[in-house]
Amino acid sequence: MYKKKILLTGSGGMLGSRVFQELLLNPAYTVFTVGRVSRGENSFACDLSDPIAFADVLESVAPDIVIHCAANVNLGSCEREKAYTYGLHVLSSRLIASRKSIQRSIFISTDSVFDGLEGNYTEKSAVTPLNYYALTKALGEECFFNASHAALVIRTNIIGFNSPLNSSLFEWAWENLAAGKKITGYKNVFFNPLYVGTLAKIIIQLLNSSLTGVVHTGCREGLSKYEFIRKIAEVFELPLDNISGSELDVSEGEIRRPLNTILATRNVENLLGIEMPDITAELMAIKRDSRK
Ligand SMILES: NC(=O)C1=CN([C@@H]2O[C@H](COP(=O)(O)OP(=O)(O)OC[C@H]3O[C@@H](n4cnc5c(N)ncnc54)[C@H](OP(=O)(O)O)[C@@H]3O)[C@@H](O)[C@H]2O)C=CC1
Ligand SMILES: Cc1cn([C@H]2C[C@H](O)[C@@H](COP(=O)(O)OP(=O)(O)O[C@H]3O[C@@H](C)C(=O)[C@@H](O)[C@H]3O)O2)c(=O)[nH]c1=O
Repeated sequence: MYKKKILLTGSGGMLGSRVFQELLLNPAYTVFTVGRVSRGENSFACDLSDPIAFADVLESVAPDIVIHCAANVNLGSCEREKAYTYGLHVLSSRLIASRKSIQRSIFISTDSVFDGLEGNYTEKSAVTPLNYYALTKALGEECFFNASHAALVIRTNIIGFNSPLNSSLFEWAWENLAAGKKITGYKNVFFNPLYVGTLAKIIIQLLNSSLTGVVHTGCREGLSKYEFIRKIAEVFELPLDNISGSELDVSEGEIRRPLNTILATRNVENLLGIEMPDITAELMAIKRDSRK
């Protein structure tokens, strides 16, 4: 039986590593990965910001399916290293989207493509990126909207352990609270993140669907980042007293950030016949999986 070849980018990352685990469970696929370093068999070392090098990898693997998780998630670095970030988010996407032999692709995008003035964004809402990370992710999306094959863009916000630099919001809050340090949580920034373990399973379901275009994912309820940090403390039994409320001042700092990026998830729920989990369930799943 012919096994479909899947190429996964970002397989060493917080989300990609979970998608990789899910793909390995499926005997119908031969899984190839690409990252800045090779991770063994069927794994290619390539800087995806270099289109010539990435084109070579696509030629060698000749994938039937591509799941594109790789990104530069350090917003400051995106502002400072624009050419690199453009190559990584846009040129790599253009190569995947224009490759005729690919049958199906998924691009992981972000809730940050919106300006955060309204919240509750649907798939029909217009994108209005505020910073270079968000702009290049939105341009990456465009490539997939114009793809020559069945492409799907998944917008999301994610939480979990094991981001390469241990710098995700969840890890930052958890580590500080576990070390007994005081932190402030933004009361004016709202989102509805999903645990990467949950999203990885949803990605596989969407991969096997015929859906194209764009779909939003997220936990059931939106909450402020202050409320989110308090939920971490509750679930992981860490001191609540070390958390105080603050306001993100959008007029300060080199990077403009959106305030309310809550994504409406009705479409994905209807399509897959599921109800998105609430944030407590997601944090409990992180806690459970981190003990394994
Ligand atoms: N983290 C977040 O808060 C959010 C993330 N997203 C999106 O989710 C996706 C996954 O993010 P997340 O898992 O957190 O990211 P991570 O930083 O954890 O992982 C990103 C991966 O991308 C790969 N990568 C980075 N730069 C390059 C490069 N130049 N060439 C090749 N590979 C590269 C890295 O692989 P290697 O180390 O092997 O080079 C790394 O494993 C991204 O598309 C991101 O935009 C969306 C919303 C929120
Ligand atoms: C939320 C928050 C952050 N911080 C500090 C610490 C934290 O590491 C830093 C950045 O916060 P955040 O991670 O929430 O912000 P940010 O880097 O804007 O996160 C973004 O990341 C990219 C990759 C995405 O795709 C977006 O959707 C979005 O989640 O600000 C606080 O001090 N208090 C807070 O309440």
